[in-house]
Amino acid sequence: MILLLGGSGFIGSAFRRQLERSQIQYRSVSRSTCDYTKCDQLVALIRESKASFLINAAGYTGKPNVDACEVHKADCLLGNAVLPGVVRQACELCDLPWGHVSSGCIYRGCRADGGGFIENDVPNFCFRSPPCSFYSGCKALGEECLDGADLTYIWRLRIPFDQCDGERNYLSKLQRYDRLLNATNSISHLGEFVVACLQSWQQRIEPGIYNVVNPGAVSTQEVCDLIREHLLQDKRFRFFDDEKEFMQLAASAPRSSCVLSSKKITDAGIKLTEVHDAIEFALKNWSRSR
Ligand SMILES: NC(=O)C1=CN([C@@H]2O[C@H](COP(=O)(O)OP(=O)(O)OC[C@H]3O[C@@H](n4cnc5c(N)ncnc54)[C@H](OP(=O)(O)O)[C@@H]3O)[C@@H](O)[C@H]2O)C=CC1
Ligand SMILES: Cc1cn([C@H]2C[C@H](O)[C@@H](COP(=O)(O)OP(=O)(O)O[C@H]3O[C@@H](C)C(=O)[C@@H](O)[C@H]3O)O2)c(=O)[nH]c1=O
Repeated sequence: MILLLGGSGFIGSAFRRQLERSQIQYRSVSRSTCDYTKCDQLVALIRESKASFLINAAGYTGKPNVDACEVHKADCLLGNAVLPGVVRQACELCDLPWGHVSSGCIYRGCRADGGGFIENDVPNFCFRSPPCSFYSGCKALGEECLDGADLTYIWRLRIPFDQCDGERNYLSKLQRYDRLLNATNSISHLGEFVVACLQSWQQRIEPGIYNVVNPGAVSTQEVCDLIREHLLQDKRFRFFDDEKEFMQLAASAPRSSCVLSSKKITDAGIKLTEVHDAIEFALKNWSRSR
């Protein structure tokens, strides 16, 4: 039995779909029925449900995007920095292995050698290394709370996309935004992300931090070219001149725009599709609904 926290959310729903597809027994828990942000309630829930693994897909992301975290700071802090520590405490009291959905947005740019950031690189887009967004600062604090935790997977997701049109899908966002920031990013196919997270537990790979992104990196311009090639031949994309203009006209918080290495998880035997191929697959199988 797997306990799923945050199953009502965007990422939690993807976990639910995959757990159902794989016929894995699970229980999705919402704060409205059990306040899992309180350690004693979570411990009672773990014991009562006889869980053998827990997935924490709960957190605060801001709607429509992370700019909202600059305003709703207490929610962001509680959901992303405090909650992981509470879950750790409860799981440790119950000797329960678990996985935490983190974000790759605690980095900016790439390594000095031009490669993607690896798992134990120190975050450079966080409160300890400003400037950063409030959201990214909180996600990095959340990871700090898990430092040294045994039996714990930290799965770093980044800018999710897939073949289903929707307001949280990166490929849809690029089609809808008036103007675009040209950046180079590592990004995660949502379906592949949840499969990889579940496999990391099923295959008992070494617990620890994993960048769960599709191998490689892609620029916004490249994604737009693929959208034009496979979906919207006549679409004209307009770009901001630079990040300064993006911040003046469209955003209140800086974005992390970064490249991550996925070598650790693929070396552990978990398969992820090269990023351009994954985007192409999503666009070729584009669907207006889920
Ligand atoms: N979406 C994205 O682009 C990315 C998301 N992530 C991470 O994935 C996790 C899930 O994100 P996502 O599914 O997009 O978020 P959603 O807002 O869609 O869902 C998150 C769920 O978390 C629960 N929750 C627990 N504490 C809080 C809180 N303080 N504020 C708001 N919700 C809370 C809620 O469920 P309930 O009330 O039912 O318990 C909510 O439905 C987060 O940790 C996020 O940082 C990482 C990278 C990218
Ligand atoms: C607002 C806006 C963003 N963008 C770009 C910036 C960025 O590269 C990309 C996504 O930015 P958004 O503002 O839509 O989404 P954002 O909230 O920044 O997305 C992030 O959400 C949190 C939860 C994460 O953990 C991150 O991994 C990432 O998915 O789109 C534009 O090109 N034009 C725009 O008008």
